[in-house]
Amino acid sequence: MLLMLVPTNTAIKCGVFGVSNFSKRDRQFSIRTTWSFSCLPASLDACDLARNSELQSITSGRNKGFRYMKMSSQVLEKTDNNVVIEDYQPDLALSSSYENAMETLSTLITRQKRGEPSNIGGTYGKLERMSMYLKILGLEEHLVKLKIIHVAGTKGKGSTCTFCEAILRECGFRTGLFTSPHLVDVRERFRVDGLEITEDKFLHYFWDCWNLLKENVTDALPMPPLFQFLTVLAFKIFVCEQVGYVDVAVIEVGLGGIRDSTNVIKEPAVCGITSLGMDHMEVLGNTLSKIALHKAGILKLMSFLLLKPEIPAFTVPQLSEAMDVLQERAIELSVPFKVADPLDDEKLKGLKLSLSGDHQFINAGLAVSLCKSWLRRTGNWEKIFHNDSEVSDLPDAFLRGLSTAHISGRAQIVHDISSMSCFSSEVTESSSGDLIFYLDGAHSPESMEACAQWFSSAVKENKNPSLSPASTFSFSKIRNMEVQRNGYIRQEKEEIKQPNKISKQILLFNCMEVRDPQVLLPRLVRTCASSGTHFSKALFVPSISTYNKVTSRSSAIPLDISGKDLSWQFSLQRLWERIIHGAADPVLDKSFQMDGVETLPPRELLYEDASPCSPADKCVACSAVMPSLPLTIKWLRDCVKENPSLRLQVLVTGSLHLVGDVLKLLKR
Ligand SMILES: Nc1ncnc2c1ncn2[C@@H]1O[C@H](COP(=O)(O)OP(=O)(O)OP(=O)(O)O)[C@@H](O)[C@H]1O
Ligand SMILES: [Mg+2]
Ligand SMILES: [Mg+2]
Repeated sequence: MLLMLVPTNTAIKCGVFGVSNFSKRDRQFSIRTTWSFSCLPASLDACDLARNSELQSITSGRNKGFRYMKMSSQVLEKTDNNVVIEDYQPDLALSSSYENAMETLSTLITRQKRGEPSNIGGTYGKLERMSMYLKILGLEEHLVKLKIIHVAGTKGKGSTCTFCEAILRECGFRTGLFTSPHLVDVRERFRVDGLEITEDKFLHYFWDCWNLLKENVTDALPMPPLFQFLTVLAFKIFVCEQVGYVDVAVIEVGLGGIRDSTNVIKEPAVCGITSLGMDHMEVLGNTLSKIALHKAGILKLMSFLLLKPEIPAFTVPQLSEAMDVLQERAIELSVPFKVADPLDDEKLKGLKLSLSGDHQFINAGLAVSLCKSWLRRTGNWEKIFHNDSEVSDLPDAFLRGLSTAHISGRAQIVHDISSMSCFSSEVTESSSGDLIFYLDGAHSPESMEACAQWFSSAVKENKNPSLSPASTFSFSKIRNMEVQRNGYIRQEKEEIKQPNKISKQILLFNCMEVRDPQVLLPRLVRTCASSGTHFSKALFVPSISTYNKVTSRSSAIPLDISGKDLSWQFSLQRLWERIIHGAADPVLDKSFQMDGVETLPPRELLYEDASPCSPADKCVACSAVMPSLPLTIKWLRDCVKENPSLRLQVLVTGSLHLVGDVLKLLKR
């Protein structure tokens, strides 16, 4: 066995995961503590009974400054400095029933490829079916009462939604957030009040929905495929939690807009369209204007006749081909439509956006406009901010939201410290090099550029590490004590003692076969090179997770990789070598390439040549195909253990699956 995974009992969540300050909230709002069940749809009774006892702990916890005092499998503590420490107490019965739910959920994955005609069967269209599922679950009328922010776009949806959620939570509202996809655990998609839904609540709502739908499906109305099910589940959760809780639901579109299952929302409070680009062309069309038309499908027609109020919409600066379509559609539908400027750094008053990368200023600008509009439309702006409505400064609650919002796998930095001296009592200082993962799930051409820009500037910052917030954090072997009360990780201090390391930038890449690596990889290389960042090596590795199974944090990682087809990774490698070496044929060392479970490249590959890979470096292979991800991480760790003077800065990108898998492996 080649890999040793060290189990830890304690995982750490940082405050940037978005735990808000209840005391502020309490000052602004009287929180409803009584409510009636009489208005509930039949199917909600049970879920609210389940929540009833928890409410006691939450309301009492609130007074003490804690969010969740006790949950069945975990205890979350809110500390003064916004660091949440999750003391994980495995509950075996719960985890096996959770895995069982994941198995059940996985049966909804269709084999249909995107863009192919639907093979779901039945007689209804997707949105018709969605309405029927909502009816079966008794959610239809309740959905209307959720004051929704609905966000479509090619890139930045999840980030924008996350900013919106954090801002409105900081303004004192109960929030629900539905994003996609998830990286490690499906529950990441459902956040209530900034926290992922707990396993026991998830199970409760999941089975409630599942059973009711199963009882009611027919040949004409079969069970929903995965994303449709998850969408109705999100509505179920938010509607249930609304009984006293959720004031705003922030909903990310899954794919496209007009025909997306989330477009069953008829009257959102406000709509947003993030940066548009070329992605999912097999479904949305192969021009920017066709793609824009799909996304504009979430805009809602104002109707004087039906007494429907106008629903405003915002977008970000777009290429004119996209903007023209959005604007035309908005005019046709009488939608008040505005372009939100990227957030000006100065407005942050010295704070930092919690999501890194220049592109996040675009997303943050949109989120600010969406939240202001939401507050005005719901009559809350005046209540909270009185007559300050026209001030150009951002309210403090907005600043808190923008500087604490968190979503994993987007420009996330994780210091792997499993092999580092400062976390091991018996190893002396400097006995190992540094291994730092830069994770970003970019998988479209525009996002690859955004990711490359972020990586280039992040590795430069890391050359002279100073204390950095816990948003760049380490998983392995971290104990509670290692995150100090000010939210900073001690490791960073230790690192200052070892400044003379040789930094090497490594690419760890995979992408789905539907993507075009001939576009993605050159963009990545070019953008990095233009900021002076060159990869020493590129490693191509298959992702562990697949679309065939919904996995959870505790799902087993399959280590049996024998017979894994690596032909896609070899074609990525060939492409890489062509990009790096120009027209010349690279010399690829076949000895460690083929059919090898154990055949990893020699570790010298990483540090043999001092010079970075560049066109001048003719015909020397500067890449490898790795047989599996667990082996790759072990291999990287061994490399830094062997070389105390090395700092490996590994960019993991190309696939959210890959990013999720790496996060999962590092957390173990
Ligand atoms: N405004 C933007 N412009 C370009 N790239 C962006 C922008 N915002 C985010 N990205 C890139 O897209 C990746 C995904 O970001 P995010 O999750 O916010 O977008 P998304 O639209 O929800 O993506 P997905 O299609 O995966 O659901 C980021 O990791 C980053 O590389
Ligand atoms: Mg997408
Ligand atoms: Mg997303």
